[in-house]
Amino acid sequence: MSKKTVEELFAELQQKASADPATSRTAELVGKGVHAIGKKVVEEAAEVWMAAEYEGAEATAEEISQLLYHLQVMMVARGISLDDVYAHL
Ligand SMILES: N=c1c2ncn([C@@H]3O[C@H](COP(=O)(O)OP(=O)(O)OP(=O)(O)O)[C@@H](O)[C@H]3O)c2ncn1[C@@H]1O[C@H](COP(=O)(O)O)[C@@H](O)[C@H]1O
Repeated sequence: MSKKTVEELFAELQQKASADPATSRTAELVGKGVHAIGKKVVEEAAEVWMAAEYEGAEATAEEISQLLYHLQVMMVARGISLDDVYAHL
C-alpha cells in the first residue's frame, strides 16, 4: 500500500534539492527559500485541520502527506536531518 516511507522521501528530497527547478517542485521551493516554504507549511497545516474537521479520513491522510512533504522540504532547506528531529521525539 505504502509507496515510500518518510525516510525514503527525505533521501529523495535531499537529492532533488539541487535538481532543475523547472522539473522539480522540491528544487523550486528550496530555491525560493525558507519564507516561501514556511508559507506552504502553514497552508498545508490549515488544510490538515479543515480536512480533519469536515472531510473523511482519506482526504485528511492526503493533506497530512502534503504537510509531511513540506516539512521535509523545510528540513532540507535548513540542513536539518531526520535524526536531528528524532532527537526531540
Ligand atoms: N510528496 C510530494 C508532494 N506532496 C505535495 N507536493 C507539492 O505540493 C503541492 C500541493 O500543494 P497545493 O495543493 O497547495 O498545490 P498548489 O496549489 O499547486 O501549490 P502552489 O504552487 O500554489 O504553492 C503539489 O502540487 C506538489 O507540488 C509534493 N511534491 C513532491 N512530492 C514528492 O517529492 C519527490 C520529489 O518531487 P520533485 O521535487 O517534484 O521531483 C517525489 O517523490 C514526489 O512524489
